[in-house]
Formats: sequence, C-alpha cells, structure tokens
Amino acid sequence: MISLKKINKYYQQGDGRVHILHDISFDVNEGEFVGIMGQSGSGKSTLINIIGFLDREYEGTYSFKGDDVSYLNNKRFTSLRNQNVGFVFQNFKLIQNLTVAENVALPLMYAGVKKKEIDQRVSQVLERVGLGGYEKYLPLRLSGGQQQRVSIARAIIGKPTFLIADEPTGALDSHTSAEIMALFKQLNKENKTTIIIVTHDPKVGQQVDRLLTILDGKLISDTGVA
Ligand SMILES: Nc1ncnc2c1ncn2[C@@H]1O[C@H](COP(=O)(O)OP(=O)(O)OP(=O)(O)O)[C@@H](O)[C@H]1O
Repeated sequence: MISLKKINKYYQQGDGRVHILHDISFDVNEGEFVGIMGQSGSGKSTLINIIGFLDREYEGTYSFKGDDVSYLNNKRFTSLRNQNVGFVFQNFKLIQNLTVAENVALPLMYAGVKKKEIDQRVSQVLERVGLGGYEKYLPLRLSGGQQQRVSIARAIIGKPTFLIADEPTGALDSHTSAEIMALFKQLNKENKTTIIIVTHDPKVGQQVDRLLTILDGKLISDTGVA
C-alpha cells in the first residue's frame, strides 16, 4: 500500500542544504502495525510528514496503492491526505472550546457529511475508544489518557486507510500509555486499521508487530524483513 523507494530529504539552511533522510526504502502493507523508532533528531517527524502526505518536497518515489503521488496536483494531494490519513499527536491537539463530540465530528463536518449521520458516527466511535457518554464534555475536564482517546476517535471517524501516531504516549504516565497502546492494538487487530506509530520509547517499540529503526536519517533495521 505504502511504498517508499530511495527517499532523500534535504532542508535548506543558509546557503547550503542539510541532508536529513538518506535513501529510505520500505513498504507498509494494509493491516500492519508498525513502529518507527529513533533518537530525537534522527528524522522520524520528517519521514512521517512525507508518509502522511504533509510534505512533498523530497527526492525518490512514494507510491500509494500503486500510484506515484508526485504526479498529483496540490488539490488532489490534499484530498489524498484527507481521505486516507488519520493523525494522532503527542499533545492531542484538541480544540479546547469545543466539546468532545464537536472535536470528533470535525473531519466529517469538513467532508460535508449530514448532521444526523455525524451524530451517529460520533457516538459509535466514542464507544469504540471507551468514551461512550462523554459527548458533551469539554476536553479540559478529561484526563490526558481520555483526551488522547478523543483524538484517536477524531483520527478514525473518517475511516482513514492508515493512522499516523506521532509519540502518542509521550505526554502520558506509564499506566495510561499502556492503555492507549492497548487501544491501538485493538483497533489494529479488530478493525484491521493500519497503524504507524512514531516513538522513542522502547516500551512502545516492543508492542508493535514490526519495528523500523532510524539513525541519523538512515533506516538501520526493519524487523519486518527476514
Ligand atoms: N524545517 C526544518 N528546517 C531545517 N532543519 C529541520 C527542519 N525540521 C527538522 N529539521 C532538522 O532535521 C533533523 C530531523 O528532525 P526531525 O524532527 O525529523 O527528528 P525527529 O526524529 O522527529 O526528532 P524528535 O524525536 O525530537 O521529534 C533535525 O536535525 C532537525 O533539526
């Protein structure tokens, strides 16, 4: 489904350019539960910005479901992102003056889905993440773990092809982290959601089915390759 071939990424710095990602090649198939591990500054965010169709300034080939995404115009590239990727962030990125239900509904509102269907799907998806009945709460009244569940609900409500979670347990204590990882595992096993989790926490790295390790912008190991 996701196929990266010799991806190189450079950032402009002053007069020169710095080489951040070096010849990164790997595939992710539908239904996989993949971790990307690496130290701070190793290039993980740079890589997932490319995988999640946020950044298209790179060298190499990214094919998605068989099509090279570099041929898409900006509008199509944006709809590719909106239709296929759900994002979960370390700091949840919830809108504080909107209720839980309104936060979760956002992707469907942007997609023009009718209110009745939105309400139904919001309730279903909140049940799915263990927050049935929390529709009217404001995010600040929830614990960190509950806020992360809301952001996972928002990420999955549009039925994306894959999820990208960037340090999703980074702001949580170890017990809550384990609960959030259990939820990701459940979504992967039961709903067959393809999940890519970025982390520098070895405990999180141990729980994925396949672990890619990045060092200084290079892919140095992939447990999915025999
Ligand atoms: N917009 C930018 N312009 C120039 N350099 C950048 C830019 N964004 C990131 N970098 C550099 O690219 C390298 C990789 O950064 P990146 O954020 O991808 O690492 P990371 O592995 O995600 O780190 P962290 O775990 O701290 O989030 C770093 O050296 C960083 O300073």
